Amino acid sequence: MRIDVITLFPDFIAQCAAFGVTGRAGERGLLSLHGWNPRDYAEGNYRRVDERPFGGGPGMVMLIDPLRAAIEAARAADPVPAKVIYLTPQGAPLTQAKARELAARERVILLCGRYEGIDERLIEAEVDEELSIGDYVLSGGELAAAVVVDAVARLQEGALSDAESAEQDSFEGGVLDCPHYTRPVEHELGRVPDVLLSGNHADIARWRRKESLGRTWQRRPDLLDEAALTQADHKLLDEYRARFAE
Ligand SMILES: CN(C)c1ccccc1CNc1ccc(C(N)=O)cn1
Repeated sequence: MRIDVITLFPDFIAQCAAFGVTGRAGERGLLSLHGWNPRDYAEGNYRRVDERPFGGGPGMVMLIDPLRAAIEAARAADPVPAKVIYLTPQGAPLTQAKARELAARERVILLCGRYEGIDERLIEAEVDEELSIGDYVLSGGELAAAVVVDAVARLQEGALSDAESAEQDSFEGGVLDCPHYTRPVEHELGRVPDVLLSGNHADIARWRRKESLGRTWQRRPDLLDEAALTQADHKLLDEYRARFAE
């Protein structure tokens, strides 16, 4: 998958993706990341990328032309067509389902705003989708872009070893992840649940599913409504809830 990021701080994005799973995905050729800086396409001695807002008010607005030129340069760098996604608090929420959908695409161009945002005419002319990573305001779209890069990189085939399988992740099956334990069995902080030491894989899978369902019920009941639960799941959840009924 190829991701082009339009940003005033290309190094920022490169650094975010340079480590761990995303770094490995890059080394394995599963993901290629390219930064395009609008300032490289800004005219005049001051190479302006922003200007004061019409109608007054605080802050600055990003100019159309440097952004437009950077987007065109990104498009021209690869024959594969790409959708432009603008990271903004006004965007549709990023979910695991959305990440999976993006991860299946061959190319994506991510547009990062700074200052108070971007001239609306550029958004209307060039932006295909607007995405938000949550209901809060950041000083720029770069952190949101880095989140998207990470979420799609780990979903690339071959990015995660079996052990790290993305399947068990929270939200993957629409429910939260179960608790995890490793050595030592006995610790001053407590003991590992016996079922995990039993070697009985059916019991272990059952316990994990019950814990996932139970946690989702306790922490994110909104997710539970969405998750397609089997009869067996409902039984596990009843057992989990019974724990609190005593
Ligand atoms: C500078 N601001 C406020 C701004 C204004 C408009 C667009 C982009 C930005 C860049 N900031 C962002 C970007 C994304 C998110 C998010 N929740 O995904 C939060 N903040």
